[in-house]
This record gives sequence, structure tokens and C-alpha cells, in this order.
Amino acid sequence: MAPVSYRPRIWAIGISRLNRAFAEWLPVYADQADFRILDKGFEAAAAAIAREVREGRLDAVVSGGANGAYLRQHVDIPVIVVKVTGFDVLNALATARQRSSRIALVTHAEVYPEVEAFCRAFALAIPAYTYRAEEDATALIQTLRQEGVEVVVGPGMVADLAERAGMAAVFLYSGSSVQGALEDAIEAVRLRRIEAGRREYVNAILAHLEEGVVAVDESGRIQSFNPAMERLLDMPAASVVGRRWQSLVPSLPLESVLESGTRELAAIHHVRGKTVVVNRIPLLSDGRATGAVLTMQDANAIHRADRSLRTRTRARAAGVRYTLDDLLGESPAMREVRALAQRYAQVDSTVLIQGESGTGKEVLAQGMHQASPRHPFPFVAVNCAAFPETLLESELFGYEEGAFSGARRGGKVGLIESAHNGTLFLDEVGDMPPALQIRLLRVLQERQGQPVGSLDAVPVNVRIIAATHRDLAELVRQGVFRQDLYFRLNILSLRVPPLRTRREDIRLVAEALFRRIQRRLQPGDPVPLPDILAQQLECYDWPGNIRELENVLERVAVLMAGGLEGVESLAQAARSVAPELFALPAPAAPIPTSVPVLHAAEALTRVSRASELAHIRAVLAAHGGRRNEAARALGISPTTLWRRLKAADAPDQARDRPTDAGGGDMQ
Ligand SMILES: Nc1ncnc2c1ncn2[C@@H]1O[C@H](COP(=O)(O)OP(=O)(O)OP(=O)(O)O)[C@@H](O)[C@H]1O
Repeated sequence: MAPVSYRPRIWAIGISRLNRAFAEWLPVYADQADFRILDKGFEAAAAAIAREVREGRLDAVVSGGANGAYLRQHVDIPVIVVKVTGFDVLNALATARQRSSRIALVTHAEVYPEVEAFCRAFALAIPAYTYRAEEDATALIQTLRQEGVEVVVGPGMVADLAERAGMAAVFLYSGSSVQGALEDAIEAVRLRRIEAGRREYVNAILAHLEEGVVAVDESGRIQSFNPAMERLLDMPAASVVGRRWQSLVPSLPLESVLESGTRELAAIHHVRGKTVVVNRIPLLSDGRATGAVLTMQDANAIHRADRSLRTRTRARAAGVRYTLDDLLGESPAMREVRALAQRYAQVDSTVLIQGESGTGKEVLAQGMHQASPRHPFPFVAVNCAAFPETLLESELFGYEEGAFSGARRGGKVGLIESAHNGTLFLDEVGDMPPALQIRLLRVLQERQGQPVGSLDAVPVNVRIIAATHRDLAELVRQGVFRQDLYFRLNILSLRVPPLRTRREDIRLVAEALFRRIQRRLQPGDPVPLPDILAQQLECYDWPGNIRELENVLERVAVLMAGGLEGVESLAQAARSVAPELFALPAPAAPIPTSVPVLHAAEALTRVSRASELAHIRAVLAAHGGRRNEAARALGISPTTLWRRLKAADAPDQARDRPTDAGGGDMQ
């Protein structure tokens, strides 16, 4: 808003008589404005004004007659023209009449209707003439002199010309009309500053909007053009303000809104290669449109906002629990994994994490997300092995309303889209059905997903981290995993080593996890891991890796929370809660003699499979054949346990496969 103390800077511009009148009246207003009298006309005056306006030193000018009319056309600030009232004219005529009866009235542009009416009413014949420019006035004065006119009544320039031509002259402007013009000029500056203050305020608000806004006046000329609109139309505001909107963007006219005074909302248009949503709103004053506003939004932005609203709850629910610091292990292999993960977190390339079950692949994926610039956005994890094919498809890609019977109203946003701007973690990617592999490949190649039943692909910005416990290269060789997808996923690669290959980590990880578990289970200071137990842990092979270690430690922690004294009782109790630790002569389990030695490589796989099987059987036995308990102890699901036993051709186990609900011996 205009500061209260602001003093308007005004020039009074006239020639001879008018300037004398200004000089007479200006002192009256000296306390309200800074005035300066300029004795110039037309082009010279316009050039001087333009200079001053450029420097920001002038707010308005006051002038009269043809000069005022000229300046109005040629300068960018308010020009207040001294107005001649009918009363002024009659006064001047009365003065002239005292000198001679041969009078002529010369006015700029128009003959005053009051004078005509007065002359008619009193049957007076006073010839009245008009002029538009200085040349007309000079020629007219010569003619009047030749016609014998003795007194000319007119504005300053006309009066000067008449005197120079040897006639008498009476100045037309009265003191009150000059006074009125000076007061109007002060008021015009004041209003203009208030308006400028308001415009600045509105522009400051508009500058912060994401939506493009243009405001036009009644004639369709642009008054405001915000930065968002500059970006959308790629036009700088400085070059468009004051121009006609219609000439800049003819495809989005505002004329109809200005004429009808009715708004048009949410119309879709294509402008400069973008799809935009446009609102056109008239600015009404007393029911009449005095301007209009057009707002424009990139349809993609609305789409994204809509999607993010729809997905917010889901994305939040995903949550991220781990950072890279939570990935325990100080062996060289684990240090290397953490260092690589830290580096990979900084880029957007797809990462493939390979490692046995329970080695911390998800911990690693979450840690990378947390260490990446995407950390404020969602981390969405999908277990590709956990869904039947069709369900996985709709979970991943979402679907449109009515895509299939049973489809939810309003459709459903897929997990890929939910991860927009964040990270999508595809766990067990090796188990992804072939039909979905090709769709995932498309997401990776084109960075867009296509909801089931929709023709439109939705652009997504996600970083993909995939993980598998399976040997993907081998699956490619067997033809069950697409080679092109494998290459796309395996851009950056991380291998998490199993715990048995880094035995030096076992104690350290176990101690840290033991503390963590105790803190979770009960308040108070955690007790250290008993040494006798730590030694036993170090001797074990950990087929279920850290997940299995965590399970064993949790059982021990529960046991110790119940109160145990003495090494003996601890060893005995540990034997009862974690019999698997005592079941095998670890670490170097002897190669079962039933494994025949063939080629070296094959023998190795057979050996590891056989030792795994022997171990599973031992744990199963230690748990009295209760598969669910044994699976939990091994850190694998009952289904996996069943599968392994079946693969080893154990028909006795395969017969009573556990149900998905984890039935069997669970209870
Ligand atoms: N290096 C580690 N440091 C600390 N905790 C770990 C580590 N590795 C695994 N864990 C713990 O083990 C459990 C299993 O980890 P995670 O789910 O990340 O394994 P995974 O390799 O993804 O297993 P799966 O292949 O079965 O999905 C988690 O509870 C995690 O806290």
C-alpha cells in the first residue's frame, strides 16, 4: 500500500498564460505535492516527461488544450487536462465584450454546448471556432484577423497567437479550473499509488502460485502475468503486460467471458504442446465485467496431485525401518556391501540384490532408500512370490474402474504408482510370473505403468531395487526368467554373503541383535550375551542366516528374562530352546557319505544340498517333527521346508504338505 508520507511529483506544463496561472495557484498546494512548472509543449514536453518517468521521478502532469490532448496520447502517466467550464467561457466572453463587440471564441476540439445554448437563448451571435493542433490555430487566427475580429477568447496558445497578430485576447481558463486540475492531479497520483500497492500485493501472492494466472482489463489487455504462467507459455511477463491476450494466445479467448460475464471452468486445452486445464473467470463490478482472469494448470501436475492423494495412505503404511547403519557386520565383505550400497544410493540406476534368504536384502534396500535423495518419498515393497499372477498384476499396476468384475469403484492405484518419486522394492523378483516380467520390463524401459483396463500409460518416477535369493543367471539359462529383464535389473549389483561365510561377524551381530531384542522385549538395561552361547552360535552354519540368528536370540532372551543362574542351567536351557545349535558337529559338517563324488562342481552343489537336508532333518528331529517350529527355527517358511524335503525326494514328508495358513503342527 502507498506510504502515507508519499508526496506526489507533478509537472504543470503550459505555455505563457497557463504557466502564469499555475504559478499563481501552485503555492496553495505546496504542502501536498512537489510541483514543477515546465514551459514546453508537445514533442519537447513528451520527451522530457518520458525521461523523467524512466528515472521514476514523475507521477503525473497537468496541462491544457491541444498540448494536454497531445500529451495524453504520448506519455505513460496520468495527464490531467485543465477543464474549461461553461461558466469560464461566459465569464471570458463578458470580459471580451467590454472591449469590443467583434469577438471570436476559439476552443480546443469542441464548442461548448452551454455557450451555444446561451447564445441561442439571448440571440447573441458569437462566432465559435475549434482547433486541434498548433498549425490549425495559427491559420485560424490569421483568418479571424482578416475578417476584422478584434478580441479573441481562447486558451493560452490561442491568446498568444492573437496578440502576436495585433488583436486583443482574453484567457479562457479561470482560476477555479486551474485549481480543479491541480487537485485532480494530486488525487490521481494518490489513487494510482493505492492501486499500485494493491497490484504489488496481488502479484506477490500470484508469484507463489503453482497455477498460471493472467488478468486482463476490460479491453482484454494483460494487467498481470504470474511466473507460473511465464513457465507454462514460455513468455516473459515483461514482454506481454499491456498487450492484448487475444493476440498472444488466440486459442484461449477471454472475449466471451468479458461479454457474457459468466465463468467457464475446468476446460481441457492443448497449448504449446501441453495439455492444460483452464478456468476463465470474469471480474464483475456492479454486475458488469471490468476484466477477466484466466488460470491454467498443467494436466500432468493435477494428475500427479490426484494420484498422490489417492496413494498417500498406502505409501505411508509401507514405512521404512532401517538405515544402512542397521546392516550389521564388520567383515570385509559386509563393509564392502555397505560402502557400495552407500554409493548406489546416490544414483537412480536399478539395483539387483542377490543373497540367501535372511541375509538382510530388504534391510539393505530400505537403507539405500533412506540414504538416497528419494528418502522423503515412499518406499514400497512388493513380494513377487506372495501373490498369484493376476493379483500381482493388479497390485503392481493398479486398475481402472470396471476393468474386471469385482474391480473397485474409482479403480485402484498400483504399487508402482504409489512409489512415485520414491523407491519400489521388488522382493523375490526371480519368482515373478513370465507375463508380468514383460510388463515390468516396459516400466523399466519407458518409466510408465499402464493400469489394467486402461489405454493410458501413467508416467512414474521410481527407483527400482530388486532382490532375489535365487540364481537369476541360472533362471535365465533355464528360460524361466527373461534375459532382457535380467539385464535391465542387474545394472548395479549387490551380493550379500551368507553368515556362514563370514563367521567373524556372528558374535558381533549376535551381541548387537541380543541387545536390540532385549530392549524391545522389556525395559531396563540389556544383559550381555553369555559367552558360552556366543561360542555355540559361532559354530553353527546358519542356513536361515541373520533371520534365523534373530529367532534363536529372541528365544534365548525370553528364556533369560524368566531368570537363569549358572552356566550349567543356561547351557541346558539353551539346548532346550535352540536344539539345532547342538544338533550337528558344526562348523565343518562332514560330507554325508551317501553323496557320490562325480564332477567337482556338481559334487559341491550336491554336498551343500545334502548337508542342508541333513541339517533340516536334524532340526526337525530336535523339534519332535513339528514342521512349523522347525521352519521357524531355520528361518524359513513351512512351505519352503516342505519344498526342500520334497525336492530331496522325501515322500514321507511330501504327503502331508502344510497349508498356507500354517496348519499342521502349528497349534
Ligand atoms: N546385516 C544385518 N544386520 C542386522 N540385521 C539384519 C541383517 N541382515 C538381516 N537382518 C535381520 O534379519 C531379518 C531378515 O532380513 P531381511 O528381511 O532383510 O532378509 P532378506 O534377505 O530380504 O530375506 P528374504 O530373502 O527371506 O526376504 C530382519 O529382521 C533383519 O532385521
